[in-house]
Amino acid sequence: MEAVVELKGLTKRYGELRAVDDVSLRIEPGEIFALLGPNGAGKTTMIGCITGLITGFEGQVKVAGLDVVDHYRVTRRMVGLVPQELNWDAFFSVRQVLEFQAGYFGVKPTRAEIDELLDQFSLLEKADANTRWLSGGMKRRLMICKALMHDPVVLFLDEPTAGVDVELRDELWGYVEALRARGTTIVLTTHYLEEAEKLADRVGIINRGRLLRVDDREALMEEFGRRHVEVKLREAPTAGVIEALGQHAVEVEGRTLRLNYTRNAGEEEGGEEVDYLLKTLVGAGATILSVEGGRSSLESIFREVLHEDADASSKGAS
Ligand SMILES: Nc1ncnc2c1ncn2[C@@H]1O[C@H](COP(=O)(O)OP(=O)(O)OP(=O)(O)O)[C@@H](O)[C@H]1O
Repeated sequence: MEAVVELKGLTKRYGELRAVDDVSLRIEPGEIFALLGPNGAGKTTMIGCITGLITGFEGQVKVAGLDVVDHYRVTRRMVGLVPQELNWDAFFSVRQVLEFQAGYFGVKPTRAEIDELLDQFSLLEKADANTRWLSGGMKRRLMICKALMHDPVVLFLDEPTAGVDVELRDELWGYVEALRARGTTIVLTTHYLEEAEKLADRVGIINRGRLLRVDDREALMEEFGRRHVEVKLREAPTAGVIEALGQHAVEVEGRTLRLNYTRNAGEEEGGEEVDYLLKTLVGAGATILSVEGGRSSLESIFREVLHEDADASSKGAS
């Protein structure tokens, strides 16, 4: 099947900086692809090269099989972009914003078609309201409607939930899932592993312009589904306690024990291992002062991926 987006050796330089560095990637029809990377990784630049906002790159970018440089007008119409910042004039009504956008792409939706789109995003009753009076969530939904006006084959969402509260984030995730159900191919950029975990079929990890990994979400989550639990005791554990913990990889530092474990596929938490640790400690008569748990942060995942990358390149060089 033809890829919706295909990058071959995409490189974008700003002076000495390679904001995107030799990236090759295929986005398949109907998938949600998350581009995961820290600030300045090159996500927005990469999207800009695909959506026609950024030119002067090396390598090849195709949308639906067409080169975005040679077929600029056609490919620009096939992509929709929801940028990070609000992008309309605050004096217009919701309907006017959409009509202007349609005009920009030379499409002439009927009033009923605009109403239908607004209805899908629960904005119909605000159709004639000034955009200034929309809530934050409504504004973000209007941005998505705007990007959908010309019926793109692929929709790019640049950090759709940056800086929004948990409730609004969940709401936006719901809309993204609804779009996928309609069959829209979606590429989203995010800092948050959780967002990629929740929404994406596949995840690409980008850092310093380089695409370090591309994996199915499940494979990535399995590999990085690491958790830890830290137990603080009143007294340092005795040799007997440490022996009882046996095979379990428990790190002991003074009165603190740390167990690193991998979340099993399909399980929410560690289950057995944490249970075993705590029961063993209690069984050995240790007094537990506190128990804290967490999972590998995105930062630690990046460190790990970067480490692997550095190891691989040093081996390649030797
Ligand atoms: N027009 C420009 N001129 C010079 N450097 C730029 C320009 N645009 C981006 N950069 C640099 O390119 C790198 C990648 O930036 P980009 O905005 O693509 O990252 P990002 O992953 O989208 O980051 P964020 O998550 O913060 O939005 C950064 O170092 C940035 O400073």
